[in-house]
Amino acid sequence: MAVFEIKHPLVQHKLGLMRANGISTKLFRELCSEIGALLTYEATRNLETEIIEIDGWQGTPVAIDNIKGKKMTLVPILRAGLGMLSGVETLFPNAKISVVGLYRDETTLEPVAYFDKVVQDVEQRTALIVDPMLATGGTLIATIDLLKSKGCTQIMGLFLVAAPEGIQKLEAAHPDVDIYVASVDEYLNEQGYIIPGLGDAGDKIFGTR
Ligand SMILES: O=P(O)(O)OC[C@H]1O[C@H](OP(=O)(O)OP(=O)(O)O)[C@H](O)[C@@H]1O
Ligand SMILES: O=c1cc[nH]c(=O)[nH]1
Ligand SMILES: [Mg+2]
Repeated sequence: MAVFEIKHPLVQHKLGLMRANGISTKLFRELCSEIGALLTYEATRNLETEIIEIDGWQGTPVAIDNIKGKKMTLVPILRAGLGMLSGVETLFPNAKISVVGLYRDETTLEPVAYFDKVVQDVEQRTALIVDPMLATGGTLIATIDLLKSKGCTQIMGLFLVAAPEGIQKLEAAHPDVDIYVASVDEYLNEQGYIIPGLGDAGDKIFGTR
């Protein structure tokens, strides 16, 4: 398993702005989406391409690069994943989307699954999981378990902030899954919040705090 912490100045600047106390819903949402797009750009830089021939503007054949082989499915984890999805979608406007819904029980911190609509041919696609927070890792591991149970074998994840504890748990459960994060933060507090983190990302994106 590889953890790619994207140190690009645009990513780091935008993430820094998201950490401010009292940030507006509008700004938090915008930044979440923008970093989602930037992480997607990094996560897809090694996609294989092949040369194909098309008719060019003069009506004569022209060779172009085309993304090869397996296609993607974007997997936003409800709710907070929707905040990043809008940015991720800008780079994959035609991607099929597999929505999964899980929330973390506030007392036990265990994930509770309540929805899934995974594309039928998921076994032929690379799944790109999208969620702003990787805390204990429980939600991510349950999502990967679900995708693998449906035959998916190629899985990557995009997160704004990850806790070392969650990364360690992921490595033990699913060492084949690479993740791209804007920051690996310091630790999880007793309530399961990432420190310094962003607070409750879902509440900030949806204005429910
Ligand atoms: O790594 P974990 O400890 O499992 O925690 C991470 C999960 O917690 C948050 O969702 P939350 O449960 O707050 O649901 P929401 O998106 O509906 O707010 C976050 O968006 C992740 O899905
Ligand atoms: O810090 C955290 C941990 C889990 N979920 C969040 O939204 N924030
Ligand atoms: Mg939440």
